[in-house]
Amino acid sequence: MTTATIFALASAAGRAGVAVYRLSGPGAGEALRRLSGHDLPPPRKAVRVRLKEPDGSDLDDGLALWFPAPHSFTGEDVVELHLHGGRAVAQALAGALRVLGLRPAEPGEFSRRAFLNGKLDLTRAEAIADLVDAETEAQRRQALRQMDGQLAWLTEQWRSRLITALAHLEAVIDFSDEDIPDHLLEQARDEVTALARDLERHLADGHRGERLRDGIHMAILGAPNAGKSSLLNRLAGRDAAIVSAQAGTTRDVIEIHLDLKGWPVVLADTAGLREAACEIEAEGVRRALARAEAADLKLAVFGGGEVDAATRHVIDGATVVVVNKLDLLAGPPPAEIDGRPVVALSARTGEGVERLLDLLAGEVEARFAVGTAPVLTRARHRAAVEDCRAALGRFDPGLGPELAAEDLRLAASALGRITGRVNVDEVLDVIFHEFCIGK
Ligand SMILES: Nc1nc2c(ncn2[C@@H]2O[C@H](COP(=O)(O)OP(=O)(O)OP(=O)(O)O)[C@@H](O)[C@H]2O)c(=O)[nH]1
Ligand SMILES: [K+]
Ligand SMILES: [Mg+2]
Repeated sequence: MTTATIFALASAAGRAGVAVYRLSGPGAGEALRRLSGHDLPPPRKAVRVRLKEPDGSDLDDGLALWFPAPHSFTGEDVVELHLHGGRAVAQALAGALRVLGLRPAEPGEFSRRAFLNGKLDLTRAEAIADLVDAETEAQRRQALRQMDGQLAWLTEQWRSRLITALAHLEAVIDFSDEDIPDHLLEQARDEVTALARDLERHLADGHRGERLRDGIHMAILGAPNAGKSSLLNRLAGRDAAIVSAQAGTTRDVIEIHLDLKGWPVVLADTAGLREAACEIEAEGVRRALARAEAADLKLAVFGGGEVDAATRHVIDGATVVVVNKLDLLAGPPPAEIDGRPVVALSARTGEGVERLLDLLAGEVEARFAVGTAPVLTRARHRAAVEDCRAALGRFDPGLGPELAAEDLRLAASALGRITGRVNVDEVLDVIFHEFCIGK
């Protein structure tokens, strides 16, 4: 049993008006008594405290809250300290807590304890991490839905349907020597078919949940000097990529994160597409094409009046066509290229860029704001649902009710991994280590 009492800064590090520290474990109450020189305050009430170092010298003045187990975030005794935010205070407090036998928390250790103490299922623990990391509206809303239990609820629903089917099968197994009641087998079969169809529907969500969590990938493609890097910088609002009049400036893929009207986007600038002049540039072009392949949306950029074959080649249904250098065009820009409407703009002056943003947001909405909100937000969830579906695919009562029951048990256990209901030691490390310290 782990009984270490841990502590961490729960708010962001650095200078701040207030910093929140969290202590959790059996020694949390005693640590507060020792630091404050007073008895524990009433539960869940903020009280003013003057904290002292173990040698009696002043440490800081602040607020303390006492959350006795099990009514705390971790389910253990928890103390929250609101002190002045600064490095010296943080160091003094850490020093004092170490002397009192506490140790700094590892990344995600508070949430891990909360999970182990039954305060959170895994999907809700993940949702907390996602909410903290959320950079856009769409990510925030998705994390909140998961925190409210959308995925946990659905998973439990599926599991209980499986358990029902399993009960029908087990009834058949009990009957084995007598007349096999066909209707029970039929019922189990129907339940499994309906459930498999439901899983299928959620698996066919276009990976929207994962995409929203990680960012929707867009790649800028075009001939050298079309102004791809200039456009990336314009959209980023900073000089993220080198721009020059020399063709073949960009070689590596350069990524920026963008909040596109509430949607999280990872936008990639790439090397200009052409017959490469050297090995390095050839590698750049290879990477550009790989990015094009993997992107959710592509921006095909043409510089001025030139419509080159290599760029035309990447245009498909998931491409927004851009004619750049509008400020240099003598005549009107083409209305369309290869059947796709054209957004004409100038990365230099900014003209037309707002229209491009509107169009991109529209494309994202058409792809991501469709149907019901996705519930699978991580590859881990998808893998578990796929395993469940595979087990259901093997399900065949014709091969005997015992084998069929085993497939249902495997299917239920795959689902149990999502919320952490089933033994999941090996996944815990992976999940909680991506958390930051203090969560
Ligand atoms: N007049 C004008 N010049 C532009 C515009 N956009 C880019 N340029 C110029 O075009 C040249 C090439 O721009 P880059 O952004 O480096 O082009 P690129 O497509 O990234 O080029 P590579 O990385 O070499 O493939 C630079 O001299 C830019 O200043 C524009 O809208 N108007
Ligand atoms: K260039
Ligand atoms: Mg470039």
